[in-house]
Amino acid sequence: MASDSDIPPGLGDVKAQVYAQGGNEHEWRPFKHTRLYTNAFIIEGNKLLLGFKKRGFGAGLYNGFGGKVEPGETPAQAARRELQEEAGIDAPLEYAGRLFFVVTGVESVFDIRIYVAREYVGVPTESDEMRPRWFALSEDSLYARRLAQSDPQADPPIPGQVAPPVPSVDGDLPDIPYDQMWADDIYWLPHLVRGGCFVGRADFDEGNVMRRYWFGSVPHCKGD
Ligand SMILES: COc1nc(N)nc2c1ncn2[C@H]1C[C@H](O)[C@@H](COP(=O)(O)OP(=O)(O)OP(=O)(O)O)O1
Repeated sequence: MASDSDIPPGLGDVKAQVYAQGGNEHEWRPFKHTRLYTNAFIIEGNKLLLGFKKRGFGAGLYNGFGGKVEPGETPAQAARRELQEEAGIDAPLEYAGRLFFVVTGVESVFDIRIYVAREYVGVPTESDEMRPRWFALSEDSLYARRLAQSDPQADPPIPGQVAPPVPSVDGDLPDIPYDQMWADDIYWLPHLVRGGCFVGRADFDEGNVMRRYWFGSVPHCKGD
């Protein structure tokens, strides 16, 4: 278990086992304002649903579906609303983790609650913000082995193999497009797929460049 002093500022009072950390900055950046966000992922069998962001922050990247928690909402309510608005589906979302991002040029810090569901209702439908698309959840896809060959940092250790390996997927679905996703995603998405809970922080420069990062697994998923 990481000692309290190792947990990056912003993640609160959490007990976590660090499994990846690094970067070329040695201090965490100071921050003033935080803003609460959600991000939700749908897994169906050996497929993962992502959305291609068409506008706003993160445009041009694939991500889960989510956005700001509005006044009067709990994060869980916001996550379901955003999933409806952005992908046209409803799902029994379960809390999976918390991520904290300080990004150069963005005044508020992203304090993001991550959710996952393994079933859903409706038909994933393009919205003005997101274009849904299914990706393969094979072992190679999940751990981006091909990407890792050119980027050693891209294949981080994943804590305790909490589930059997993900079997190969049939069909022609593309691999998870880590090269078109936020740079932090490869550090926690495999953990989410395997049913683990996690916390993490990354300090970014503009252009999707992580300058310092820390990710840890937590034994129990606690969120609302
Ligand atoms: C910087 O690293 C990030 N990594 C990942 N994986 N996800 C991130 C990162 N920074 C932000 N996000 C997520 C958090 C949210 O789910 C979205 C951004 O939400 P958005 O700005 O689109 O919020 P909305 O309320 O939908 O925005 P509108 O006001 O445009 O409707 O990205």
